[in-house]
Amino acid sequence: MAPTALLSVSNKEGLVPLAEGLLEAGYQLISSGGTAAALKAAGLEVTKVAEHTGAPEILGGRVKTLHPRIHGGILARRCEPSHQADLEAQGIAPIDVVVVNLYPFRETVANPEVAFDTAIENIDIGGPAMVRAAAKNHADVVVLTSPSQYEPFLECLRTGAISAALRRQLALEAFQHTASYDTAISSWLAAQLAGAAELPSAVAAPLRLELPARQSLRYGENPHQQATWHSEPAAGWGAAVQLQGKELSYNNLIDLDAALATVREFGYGPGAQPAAVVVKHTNPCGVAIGHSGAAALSRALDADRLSAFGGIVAINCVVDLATAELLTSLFLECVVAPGFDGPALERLATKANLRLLELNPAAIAMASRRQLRTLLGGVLVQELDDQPVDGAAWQVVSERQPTAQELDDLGFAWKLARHVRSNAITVAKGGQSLGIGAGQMNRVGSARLALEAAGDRARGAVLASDGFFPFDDTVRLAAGQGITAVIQPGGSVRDADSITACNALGLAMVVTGRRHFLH
Ligand SMILES: NC(=O)c1ncn([C@@H]2O[C@H](COP(=O)(O)O)[C@@H](O)[C@H]2O)c1NC=O
Repeated sequence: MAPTALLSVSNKEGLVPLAEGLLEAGYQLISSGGTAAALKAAGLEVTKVAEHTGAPEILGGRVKTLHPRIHGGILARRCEPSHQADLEAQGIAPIDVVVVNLYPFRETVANPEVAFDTAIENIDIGGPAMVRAAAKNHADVVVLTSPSQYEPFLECLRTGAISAALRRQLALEAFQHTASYDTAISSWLAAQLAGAAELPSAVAAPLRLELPARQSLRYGENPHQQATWHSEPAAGWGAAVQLQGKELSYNNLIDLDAALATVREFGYGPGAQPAAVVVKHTNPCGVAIGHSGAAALSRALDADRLSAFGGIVAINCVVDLATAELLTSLFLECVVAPGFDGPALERLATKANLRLLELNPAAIAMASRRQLRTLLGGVLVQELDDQPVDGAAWQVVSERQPTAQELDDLGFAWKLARHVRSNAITVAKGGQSLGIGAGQMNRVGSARLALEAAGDRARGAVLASDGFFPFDDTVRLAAGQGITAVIQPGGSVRDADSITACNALGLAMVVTGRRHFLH
């Protein structure tokens, strides 16, 4: 009996040459409706599945190949006498090669306007059943799931090199293919159920991630740690284009992400108030707005020149020559911006190692708002803390009202505080950070660092705290250094102590009612 190949493909690319190769090698072909039509149109001999099974395709194609004559033919073990006896008793012919690619579900739901029912109809049922059956019985059956496998397979067929190892490798690829297909369906359905929110609230669905490897990294946080970067291909950092510079490192990416999140507080791309951020070890060390990108960058660098050395920079507008000149005036690791103009690129090329990344605002908007963090043996998932600051909910709790200038400064300092590791204290004035205290185990410790960095510049500046003041020590310290207004979430059992201190020392205090820890 001639060996049999079953072909049932949505993507007809490469189908005809594959079928010709199979026919040349002596196979007879069976195909579902559309595939058989394509083969007949090419003048090739093929039997329709419906003729082979004696059962017509029904339910508009929902049932085509789901039949014992198909699945018996694929799943029967050749070395198992009882299986062979079953085939004989039922008059079922074995199927030796299965070529299937699935309904284009991912492509269908990539269109955000797609109707729910259209997406559902594009969930392939019979295809995965055949792929899984063939992969399970790879000891006797070859399974092909992608046109890219056809040519190498034909080469092996011609040379008689279809080994057990090859069949096993193809089975692995087949199971990876169906697993990834099911992940796409369940992720889409979870998003539909959750409405706009990406996180199912009450009943958390199991987390399934399908992120292609974007690039292997030289190493992880340290040279003895291996690392790779996985990313959605067209969203967020996956869409970033590296225009020049050394290979990106693991730490560069983490710092770039922190810098980008901070600069986005001021908008990103056309129409945004120009802003620049310098990050070191995930914390901003200089942040400023300005009338131009160059002005903002110059002020961000001035905020803390010592820390800026070797920094990671994010700018929220197109980098021009003036900005590029500042960027080349000191050693920096990376720069991300929505764009770089020609003269800027020419100037930046003089610093060949400096990594330049162009990331457009549309790609940022497409990125998931889920934030993942690993624990030993598990993952924590939360929404990003990226909602715009809502000043309407703020309350002045001190006797003195903040001036309009102080209110502006408090808004600026507050925007930064959530991008600094807790306990976070920021000191700012006139749209420029002056001192940032990060990651201390007590709040007043972070305040000391921020005020020390600000030095004399703290006089007349404001101070923000990402969490409430547990004691009045931070307010007293701040007042002693010349801070005139503070902003904090409020909610401590000792809030009254801090408010009393503000009143006694003439400070204005605003409470936001919202905490912004960053761990
Ligand atoms: N329902 C079935 O029995 C069934 N059998 C095969 N398919 C799919 O139908 C497609 C091929 O259809 P056609 O040959 O009619 O163009 C393939 O993507 C294949 O995976 C099916 N479709 C959906 O489940």
